[in-house]
Amino acid sequence: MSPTPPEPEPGRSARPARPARPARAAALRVEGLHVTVGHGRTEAVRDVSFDILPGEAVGLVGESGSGKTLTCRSVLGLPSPGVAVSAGRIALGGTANDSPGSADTDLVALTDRQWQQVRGTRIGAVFQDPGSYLNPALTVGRQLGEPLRRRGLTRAQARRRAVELFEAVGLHDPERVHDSYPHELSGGMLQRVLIAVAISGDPQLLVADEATTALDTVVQAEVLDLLGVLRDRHGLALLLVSHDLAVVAEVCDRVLVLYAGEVVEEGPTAEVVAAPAHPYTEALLRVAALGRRDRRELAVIPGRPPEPGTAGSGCRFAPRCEYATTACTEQAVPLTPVPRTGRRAARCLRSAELPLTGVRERTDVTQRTEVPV
Ligand SMILES: Nc1ncnc2c1ncn2[C@@H]1O[C@H](COP(=O)(O)OP(=O)(O)OP(=O)(O)O)[C@@H](O)[C@H]1O
Repeated sequence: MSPTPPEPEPGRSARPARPARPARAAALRVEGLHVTVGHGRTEAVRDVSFDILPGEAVGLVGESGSGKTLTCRSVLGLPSPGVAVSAGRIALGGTANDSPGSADTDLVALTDRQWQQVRGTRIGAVFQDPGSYLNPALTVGRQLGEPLRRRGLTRAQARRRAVELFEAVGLHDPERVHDSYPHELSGGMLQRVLIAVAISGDPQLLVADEATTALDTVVQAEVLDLLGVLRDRHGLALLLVSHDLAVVAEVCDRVLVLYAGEVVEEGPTAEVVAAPAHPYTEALLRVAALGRRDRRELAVIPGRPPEPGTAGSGCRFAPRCEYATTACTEQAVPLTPVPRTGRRAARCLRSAELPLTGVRERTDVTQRTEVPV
C-alpha cells in the first residue's frame, strides 16, 4: 500500500502516516506500478501499490477502462503490444534463491523466457471465457496432462494427477471429465478445468481476471466459493479482478478500487463495503449486486471515466462526483490514510465529512451454494 502521507502539522516530525506493512512476507508485492499504452505515449496506470500475503485474497475493482487488466497483465508479464511497465517493481515472495521470480527478483526485468518459467509454476492465471483458452481438438485431460509431463511425470502419473486436480476443483466424475473434449463441458466446468490447469504447477499466486463474469450467477457463486476454498486449503494468494464489487466482496479480504488508472480507495473489503471513504466506491456499491436487489438504484454510474492522458489536474472522478467542490478540481488529490482506521486509504479531499452510504448486510443475491470439494 502506498497512500501519500498527509502534511505534518507544524512542529511535528514528518514521520509518514502510511499504514504499517504486514510482518509476514508477501506472496506478491507491487510497488509504484506505472503502465503506459501507445508505445510509451500515454500513462494508463499510475502509482499502484499493494501486497498479497499467502492465503490472502485481494480484489482489484473498477469500471471498464479503470486499469484492472493492465495491472494484472503486468503482474503476469503479459503486456499487449504497445503496453509497458514504465516504472515500479513487482516481486514474488517465498523462495530466497536466484531463480526467476525469487523474492529478490524484480519481475519487471524478466526476459520472456524467464517469464515462461514463472507463469504456471509460481503464478497461475484464469481469465474470462475459458473456452477460448482450450484446444477444441484435445481432451481436457490431455491439455492438463501435457504440462504435468513436461515436469517429469510419466503418462500414468500425469493421468492420476490430472484426475486428482479435477476432483480438487469440484468436478464430479473426474475420470469422465478427463476424457472429455471442451465442447462436451459447460462453461462452469471449463472454468474449473482452467483453474485445475492454473494450480497444477502448485503456484503461490493465482490471478483471476473477470474469471466468473461470463458465468450465470449460480455457477459464478460456485466458482467464487472454489477460489475461496483453494485459498484456504492451499494458502494460495489470490488476485481477483472484477468490475463487480459484489464479486470481490464474496472472496476478497482486501480491495483496491481503481478509477482512471489510479487507486482511489483501498482497505479491508468488509470495512470498505460497510463504510466507503470515496464517492466512486459508493457509486460502485450502488451498481453492484450487493445487498437486496431493490436497493440497486442505478444500472450504471452516470458519465464516463476519462481516457488515459485526458484527465484534468484535479481529482479524476470530480466531473462525475455529486459531492465535488471547486477545490477537488484544482489540484491532484493524494491517497491518504482514512482517519480512525488501520489499513484504509482514500483519494478524496472530502472523505472525512461526506455521509457516504455503504452496505452492511451480507444478503447474498448470488444464491451461494456449497461447492462439493
Ligand atoms: N493495448 C492498449 N492500447 C491502448 N490503450 C489501451 C491498451 N490496453 C488498455 N488501454 C487503455 O488503458 C485503459 C485501462 O485499460 P484496462 O484494460 O486495464 O481497463 P480495465 O479496467 O481492465 O477494463 P475492462 O474491464 O474493460 O477490461 C483503458 O482506457 C484502455 O482503453
